[in-house]
Amino acid sequence: MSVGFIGAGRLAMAMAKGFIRAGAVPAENIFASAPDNLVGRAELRNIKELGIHVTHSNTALVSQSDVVFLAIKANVVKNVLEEISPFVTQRHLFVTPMAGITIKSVEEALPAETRVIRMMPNTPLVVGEGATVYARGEHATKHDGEMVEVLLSNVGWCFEGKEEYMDAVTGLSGSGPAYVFLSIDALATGGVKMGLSRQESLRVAAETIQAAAKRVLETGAHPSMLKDEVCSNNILGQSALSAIHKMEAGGFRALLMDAVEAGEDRTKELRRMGEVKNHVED
Ligand SMILES: NC(=O)C1=CN([C@@H]2O[C@H](COP(=O)(O)OP(=O)(O)OC[C@H]3O[C@@H](n4cnc5c(N)ncnc54)[C@H](O)[C@@H]3O)[C@@H](O)[C@H]2O)C=CC1
Ligand SMILES: O=C(O)[C@@H]1CCC=N1
Repeated sequence: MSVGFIGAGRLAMAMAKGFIRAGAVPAENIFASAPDNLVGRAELRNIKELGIHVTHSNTALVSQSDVVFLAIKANVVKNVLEEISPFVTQRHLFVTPMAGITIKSVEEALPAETRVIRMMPNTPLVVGEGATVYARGEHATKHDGEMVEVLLSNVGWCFEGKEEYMDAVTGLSGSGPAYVFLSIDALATGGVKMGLSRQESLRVAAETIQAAAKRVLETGAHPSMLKDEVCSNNILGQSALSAIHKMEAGGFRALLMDAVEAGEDRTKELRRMGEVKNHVED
C-alpha cells in the first residue's frame, strides 16, 4: 500500500515519522507534496530526510498513492480538491484530518462514489502514542475503516466514532496535546520556583502527567476517585487538598472545559473557511 500526504507540514511530518518508526509503512511507500514556494520547498526538504518521496505536484502524488491524506488547511481545500479530482480513481481512499471539514464537502468535490474517511488524530502519534477518532463517508467500506484503524493503531489508540462529534474531538484531543504541554510547562515552572533545576522539574512534571494518565486508563476508575487517593483527608496531611483548593478558586476545571468548547467553536469557523476558494482570513 502506498500512502500520500498532500501537505508536508506539522501533521504530515508527525504521521510519516510515526508510521515509519512503528514499521507500519516503509518510507519508500510514502509520498508527500507541497507547493513550489519558499515554505513548501523547505517543508519538502525536511520531510525528504525521512527517506520518503516528495513532489511539488499534487496530481502526481495522487497518481502514485492508494491512500491519500489531506494534510492541508481548510483555506486551500477547495482549490486542491478541484485540482486533483480528474486524477482520482476507484483505487483511492481519501482520509481527511482537517479540522472542521466535513466528509460530505470532500465527497462532493471528488468524483461520485469516492471513498472518504474523516479522522481527527493528534501529533503524539509521532512517538506511537496518539489518539485518533475516525468516521466513514457514504462510500467508504467497513474494510476501509478497518484498514485506517489498523494503520493508526500502530501509532496509538484509534476508534470509529460519529462524524457529528468530530468538531468536539478536535477541541478535546486534536488540540489537547497543546493544553497538556502548557500544563507540564506550568507545573515544571512551579518546581523551578521552589528550587528544583529546570531539567529535573520538567522530567518530574512530564512523568507525573504520564503516570496519572496511565492510572486512569489501567484502572478505568473515575478521575475524582483517583484524586481522592492522592489527597490525605486528615489534618496531618492535606498538601494536595490545599493545592486543589487554589486550583478550584482559579477556575482550573472550568478553564479546561472552556478550552475544549473554544476549540470546537473555532473548528466550526474553519468549516466556513473551507467553503470558499483560497480563503484568507481578515
Ligand atoms: N497540527 C496538528 O496538531 C493537527 C492538525 N490537524 C489538521 O491537519 C491539517 C494540517 O495541519 P498542520 O500540518 O498543522 O498545518 P501546516 O500549516 O503545518 O501544514 C499545511 C501544509 O499544507 C501545505 N499546502 C498549502 N497549500 C497547499 C496546496 N495548494 N497544495 C498542497 N499543499 C499545500 C503547506 O505547504 C503545508 O505543508 C489541518 O487541516 C489541521 O486542522 C489535525 C489534527 C492535529
Ligand atoms: O489548531 C489547529 O487548527 C489544528 C486542529 C487540531 C490541532 N491543531
